[in-house]
Amino acid sequence: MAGSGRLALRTLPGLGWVRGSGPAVLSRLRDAAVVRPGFLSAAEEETLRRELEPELRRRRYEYDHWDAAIHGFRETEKSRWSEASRAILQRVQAAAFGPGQTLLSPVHVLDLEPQGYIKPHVDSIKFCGATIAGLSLLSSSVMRLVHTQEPGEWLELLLEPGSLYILRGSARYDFSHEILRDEESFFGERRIPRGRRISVICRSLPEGMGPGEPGQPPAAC
Ligand SMILES: O=C(O)CCC(=O)C(=O)O
Ligand SMILES: [Fe+2]
Ligand SMILES: [Mn+2]
Repeated sequence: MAGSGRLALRTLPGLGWVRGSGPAVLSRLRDAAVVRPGFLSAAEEETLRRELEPELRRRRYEYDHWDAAIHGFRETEKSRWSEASRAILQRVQAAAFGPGQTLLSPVHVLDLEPQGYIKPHVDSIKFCGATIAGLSLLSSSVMRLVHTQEPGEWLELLLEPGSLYILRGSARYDFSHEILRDEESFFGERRIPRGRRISVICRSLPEGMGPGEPGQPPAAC
């Protein structure tokens, strides 16, 4: 699947590397699976990393259950941010979410060790709405999307440090997403070695579920 490498294209200057199983899926998900390389300046990346590091370091990496989606990770749900980080998160909100979308608060921070990876899954539709937006820090990785009904339909996103990815609509609901483990971490022919990766993930609330309304979701999806 991943090795068939038929298409690799950077759709427009400033847009990220996306590969797909064919031109139809690439064009259909053009606005639904988006990568913005260099979304963060080096200084912004450093701001986030320095703020997150002490909180993450207090936790242990989890390997746990055979059926868990994420392996070799530690995570936190963070609601208190420095002013500099809040400004970054506001840029994410403006870039990825519509004015009518309420964000799930707190923000999910995930730290994958170099051997850590995320198995294919679809985020819970009960607790998370139509849009997922993630910043990547430290290490590049490959995110693969596979159609849940048509496994021959897939897309791969190259997530470089400082990039922002956005999954919305069909890319979020009809495709699973995963982060490839180091041994499988290729973008076409190109080897993408996996180091430690930190992601900062913002999600919208399911439609009709405002903060403070009954049935408020748990912090994590
Ligand atoms: O690390 C990421 O960017 C994605 C994490 C993820 O898929 C999840 O927590 O559901
Ligand atoms: Fe997810
Ligand atoms: Mn999750």
